[in-house]
Amino acid sequence: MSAGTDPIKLMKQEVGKAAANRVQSGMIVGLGTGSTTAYAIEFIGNRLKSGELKDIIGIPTSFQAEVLAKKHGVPLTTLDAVDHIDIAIDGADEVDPQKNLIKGGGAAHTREKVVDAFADQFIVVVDSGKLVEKLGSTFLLPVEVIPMALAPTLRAIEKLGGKPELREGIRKAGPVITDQGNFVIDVKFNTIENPAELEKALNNIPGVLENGLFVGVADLILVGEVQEGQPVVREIQ
Ligand SMILES: O=C[C@H](O)[C@H](O)[C@H](O)COP(=O)(O)O
Repeated sequence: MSAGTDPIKLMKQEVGKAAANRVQSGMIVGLGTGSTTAYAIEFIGNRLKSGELKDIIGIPTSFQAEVLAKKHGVPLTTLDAVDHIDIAIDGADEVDPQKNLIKGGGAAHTREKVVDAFADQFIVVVDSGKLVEKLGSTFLLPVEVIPMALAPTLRAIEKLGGKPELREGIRKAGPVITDQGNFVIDVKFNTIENPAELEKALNNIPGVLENGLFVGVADLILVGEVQEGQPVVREIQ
């Protein structure tokens, strides 16, 4: 997959490569979802093919990650077959200065949270446009809900001060269906003052499976930036 000359794609490619270079032989690797992680999966596959990496096994966070891993020759397993994950690499939709995240732009946040939180080290790969002072300022917060609970869940989210809307498919009539067979509600909050509290309050609504707030989960953020016309990677520890 070539990034061409698009600066955002070039940043994603560079940051994906930087994350893939942190994987060492013998590791169990959480494979995230989205356009940035796709580059990391491709580079891990390239390193395996060249013989530079050996004995890697991946845990996919979505159907998309599974398909990409197979395409690039990264062997896969499931969580019930391992007792730890060494490293997880995943994208994000927003990152705040405390390394808290909004995820779920690709409706994969439920499985991502399981894999990313379970990993010994969780590396986030983003382009610089994802950095925000406060979560919720540029991106709606995704919440996965069980279909039969849609109506009461929408009301409960409004009571928490959010403006919810059911995510609709693109080139598919009707709602987006997650890998678990559920709906996603995207919620507008007028910036999120206390992400930890909101994460718990949303997950406490009966019918909510998981929301896209990742609080205190990320260990390292790799940020793709363009400096003097060249893509570079900055680390936020
Ligand atoms: O559900 C999708 C994930 O949380 C993605 O990791 C997130 O949306 C970032 O994706 P991208 O790298 O394509 O911006």
